[in-house]
Amino acid sequence: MRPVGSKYILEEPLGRGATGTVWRARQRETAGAEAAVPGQPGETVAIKVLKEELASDADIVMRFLRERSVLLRLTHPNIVRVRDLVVEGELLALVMDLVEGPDLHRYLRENGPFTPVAAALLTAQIADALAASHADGVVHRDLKPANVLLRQNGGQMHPLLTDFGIARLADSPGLTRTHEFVGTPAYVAPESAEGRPQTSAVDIYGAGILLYELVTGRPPFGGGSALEVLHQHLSAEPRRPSTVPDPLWTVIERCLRKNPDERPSAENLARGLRVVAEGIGVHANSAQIGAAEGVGALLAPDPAPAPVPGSADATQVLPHGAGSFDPNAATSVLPHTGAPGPAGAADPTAVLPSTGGRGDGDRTSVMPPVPPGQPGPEDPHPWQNQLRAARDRNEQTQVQYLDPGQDPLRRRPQRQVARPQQPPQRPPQRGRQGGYGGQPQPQQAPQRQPQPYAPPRQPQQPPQRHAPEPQRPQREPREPREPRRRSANPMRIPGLGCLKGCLFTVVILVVAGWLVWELSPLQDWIGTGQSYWGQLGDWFDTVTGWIGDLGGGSGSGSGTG
Ligand SMILES: Nc1ncnc2c1ncn2[C@@H]1O[C@H](COP(=O)(O)OP(=O)(O)OP(=O)(O)O)[C@@H](O)[C@H]1O
Repeated sequence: MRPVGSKYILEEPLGRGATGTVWRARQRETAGAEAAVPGQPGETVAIKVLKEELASDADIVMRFLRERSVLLRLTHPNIVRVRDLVVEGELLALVMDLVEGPDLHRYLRENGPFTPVAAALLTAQIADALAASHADGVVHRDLKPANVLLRQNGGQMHPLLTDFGIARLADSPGLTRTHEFVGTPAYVAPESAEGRPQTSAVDIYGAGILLYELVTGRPPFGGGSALEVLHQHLSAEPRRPSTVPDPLWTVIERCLRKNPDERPSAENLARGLRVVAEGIGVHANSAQIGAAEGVGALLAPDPAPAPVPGSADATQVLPHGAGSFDPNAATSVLPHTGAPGPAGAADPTAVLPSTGGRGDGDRTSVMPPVPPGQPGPEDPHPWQNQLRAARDRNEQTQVQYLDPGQDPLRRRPQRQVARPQQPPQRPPQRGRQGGYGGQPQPQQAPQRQPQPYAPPRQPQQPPQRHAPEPQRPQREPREPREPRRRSANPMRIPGLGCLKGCLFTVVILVVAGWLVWELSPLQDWIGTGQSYWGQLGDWFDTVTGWIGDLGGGSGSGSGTG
């Protein structure tokens, strides 16, 4: 048991996420006036204790404090209520209502996909929560099944969206510095993946992915690595599963449009999903079926989507919008604090501007400037850097320089004998092998002919061979070996090899014949007393006589005639 402030005691961890650990906790005493819900001693709550690297970053603590009123004020039947925020030494914690029940990710894993009707109705409630938060200028940015808690009331499941604002905290320069990426690639909208400006349409994309997952059991884009998944968000079209009814697919497809301007508003999404749920149910009448089939007409985009403050390049895109560009975008989209009144007075964000007035009323200037050297809003998004780094890596592997002396393929026994004078280092202008000796040139990657694998005799050298190395002088290029002369035919006379073979065969036959003649009773069978060579001479004469008769038949004919 660990106290959090003087008011709460952590009892047991409920789970751990990318941004912190959620605990079941108990209230010790009534929280102060700064809490949205004072609570009662003995009451059970859930407390998300943010990771230390978040809590120890002054910038993040500042954001946390700035946004506390947003988080505390977001109340909706489908949003987990944030009751209090605790900032204490190195500890940042969000005190929430405790939701008894699994999160949607766990529920899906344990129970499999939902029916299309159930999926549509559940997503409609999530869209309700989004509509409320978007109207208040708050974008969730990390919508996924793990952030939907299911409170079970009897047989009914009541979804509650949680983790509002956390993605924004985690995406702050503090974490960017540590190269840690917060978010879940499977649910990331294309514009977020590319580091383009984001609006509330990113939540609609997340809702589309979630809906797809509810009916199929898995998100539409998967892959071996986060980068692969991000690439699919950018360029692949989701495949329609055969089990998804037409009207529901229309909704999913519209939410997953690559262009955020073509996605429906959260409000229209909720309405469309309810129409679809009615029209695809077993008791649907013809009017409901017709309405569901025409759902596309209901899914109008949001004319003024809530911008995500500080999303990259906001300066470039916001002018295309309603013309309400504010260079201090990081704070300008914080909700209207409204007319100062009792609530505003107690509100720690009272020092923050109302979005309406950026003149005198703009008190963002009291916020400390971003220290030099820290990434600003114009800096590339972390994933953009990652994509670029991956591309750079590919380029390097294409132009890698390889010392010919170290090339295992070149060190095999050489069959080509016509290159004894070839210098070990080729001049740079070598046509196809342009990488040699010169600067790496991406378009001129060395191309080798396919050759059978020859195991390398030395361990492979590190790839950056073009970088100067201290051991370099020791690796003197070797003298090219004198090629082995395996042939006595330096003139390369065609057919000489064949002639040699024939002569050799004749000699073998003659010797074999002599042995048979001398050692076997062949002479007796033929009835001759001649020696082998005499007999051979006779046969030779006879054969040449026959040949003479055949070849010179005409000549002898003319002679005799
Ligand atoms: N208010 C709550 N009541 C009960 N359980 C909660 C509450 N909030 C979160 N949990 C549980 O705590 C666990 C961790 O929550 P957390 O939000 O940190 O995880 P996450 O959404 O997977 O991670 P992250 O969004 O940080 O990447 C989840 O399993 C969730 O079910």
